[in-house]
Amino acid sequence: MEQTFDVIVLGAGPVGENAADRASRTGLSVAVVEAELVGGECSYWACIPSKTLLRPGAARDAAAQVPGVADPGALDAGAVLAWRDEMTGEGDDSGQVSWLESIGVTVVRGHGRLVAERVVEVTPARTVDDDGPGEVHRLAARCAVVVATGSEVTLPPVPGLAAANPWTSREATSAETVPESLVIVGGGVVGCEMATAYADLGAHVTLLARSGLLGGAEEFAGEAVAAALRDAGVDVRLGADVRAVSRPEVGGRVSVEVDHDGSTEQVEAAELLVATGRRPRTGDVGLDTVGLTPGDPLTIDDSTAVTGAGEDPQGRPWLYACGDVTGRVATTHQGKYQARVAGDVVAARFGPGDDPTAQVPPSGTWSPYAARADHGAQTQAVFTRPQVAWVGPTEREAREAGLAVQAVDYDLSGVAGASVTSPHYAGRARILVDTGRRVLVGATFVGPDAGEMLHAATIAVVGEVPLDRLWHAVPAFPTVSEVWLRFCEEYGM
Ligand SMILES: Cc1cc2nc3c(=O)[nH]c(=O)nc-3n(C[C@H](O)[C@H](O)[C@H](O)COP(=O)(O)OP(=O)(O)OC[C@H]3O[C@@H](n4cnc5c(N)ncnc54)[C@H](O)[C@@H]3O)c2cc1C
Ligand SMILES: NC(=O)c1ccc[n+]([C@@H]2O[C@H](COP(=O)([O-])OP(=O)(O)OC[C@H]3O[C@@H](n4cnc5c(N)ncnc54)[C@H](O)[C@@H]3O)[C@@H](O)[C@H]2O)c1
Repeated sequence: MEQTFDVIVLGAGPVGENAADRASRTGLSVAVVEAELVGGECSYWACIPSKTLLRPGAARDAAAQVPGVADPGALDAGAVLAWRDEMTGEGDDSGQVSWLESIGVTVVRGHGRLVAERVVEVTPARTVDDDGPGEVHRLAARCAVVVATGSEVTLPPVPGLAAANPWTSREATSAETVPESLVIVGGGVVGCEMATAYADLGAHVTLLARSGLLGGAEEFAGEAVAAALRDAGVDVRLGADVRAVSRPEVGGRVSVEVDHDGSTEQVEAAELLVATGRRPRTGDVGLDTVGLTPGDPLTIDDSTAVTGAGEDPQGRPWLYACGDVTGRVATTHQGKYQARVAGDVVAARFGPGDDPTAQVPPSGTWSPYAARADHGAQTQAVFTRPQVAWVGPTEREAREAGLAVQAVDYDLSGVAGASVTSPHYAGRARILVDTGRRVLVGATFVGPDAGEMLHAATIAVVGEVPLDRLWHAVPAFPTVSEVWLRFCEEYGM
């Protein structure tokens, strides 16, 4: 069977869904191909379940820190897991499929691979009732293909690790019971969030990190998270080098050999989670058939066109990519931003509107056709306790990029809003000021609900708001946002 659409999107994660939506808005016909669940990793095994697992512990701690509130006690793990299941719809993606269909996007189930320029073959996913693989569909795109196939977990080549059948983030976010003990390898975002969640749920957690925690953030953020995890009973071992793993019995206890503090130790636990990063999922999407290298990230320009994939006779690129598959920042919100750009670019370049500004390479401009915020205004919120949230580069990254910056730090417990939140409030924030232009280029917040404080900073960075104007943005009393006034004062205003 062969069908033709104007646009084919490979992958219906949060990013592919958004690209399909935007591309269809000027009347182009769009099909989206999905191998597993519409909604992708984020909805079923990443953002939504992990944040649901983290929320009860955060709520309990917040209550416990306010005088006069009765001790909320330990979490009811069963109820937490049940809420997580409710939030992920227990793997039922019919709501997301209905939404796509309601906006006129065709959903094709199966694994899609490019077999030539603008041609995709879809191998249907097998179900329990299948006798074998079903009929392969051939889809042709009149205009463009958008690849949004996300990323997949990587396992480091540690002897015995793969054979020990460890958890990855999928198992950690979908577990039906809480193991008595959990050893986590990797001190990045997944490792720190899952250490927090499983300690909340009552597991004895050991976190093995080869350097500090949260390497992508300012150093003081990782230090605050390490201290808080230790206070919560997590055995945090920094500078730990995992040498070997063994699990003699299937489903039995796991033993991790680790070099730490100059000696070799064995860490034993009921379960092992590997959280050592992800790679773009491009190994099996037919990149070789269009002159690209399978396994590599899809390098894009700021219009999200894939570099090296070629153009049509009118000079319009035909292949686009967005989300984790590009190897840029791997977060849902930044991927969806790229998806809005990709969809709008495709709609403008191929749709009836024919907006000429979409044809111009929009490098360096704040245009709807350029993912400009990927450079210097990318955001991330980590839902540990304390939360860590940042926009733009760290101080070190800014200096390495040749920017003349001044870091302005403030202890968040010093503002009145912190004292009325809790007598135990602890947090720290930093802004980075480009001293030449007197504008903000980055900010980091560490503290309770830091993620909710981030967007003011993001607006200041993207808007390139001069500090002299920021001085007139008066934060309400008594909120923690009064730190903005303190930043200005500390800078000498
Ligand atoms: C544990 C965890 C927690 C996270 N928490 C957060 C968070 O709180 N906030 C945040 O912003 N980010 C978070 N992230 C990151 C976030 O999940 C990803 O950035 C996001 O899912 C990327 O979206 P995507 O659409 O690019 O990829 P995915 O969500 O991976 O979706 C890709 C889709 O493509 C499909 N697909 C792949 N190959 C093919 C093919 N050949 N044919 C057809 N379909 C295919 C897949 O089945 C999948 O549905 C988290 C990640 C993890 C692992
Ligand atoms: N709240 C959020 O936005 C959120 C939450 C979870 C995940 N994510 C995204 O998911 C992606 C994957 O997260 P992740 O934590 O798996 O990756 P990561 O890149 O954040 O962290 C991986 C960590 O593992 C360490 N590591 C790598 N190899 C190792 C080895 N052999 N032994 C020991 N440690 C090793 C690295 O040094 C790093 O600290 C990230 O890009 C992140 O942006 C986002």
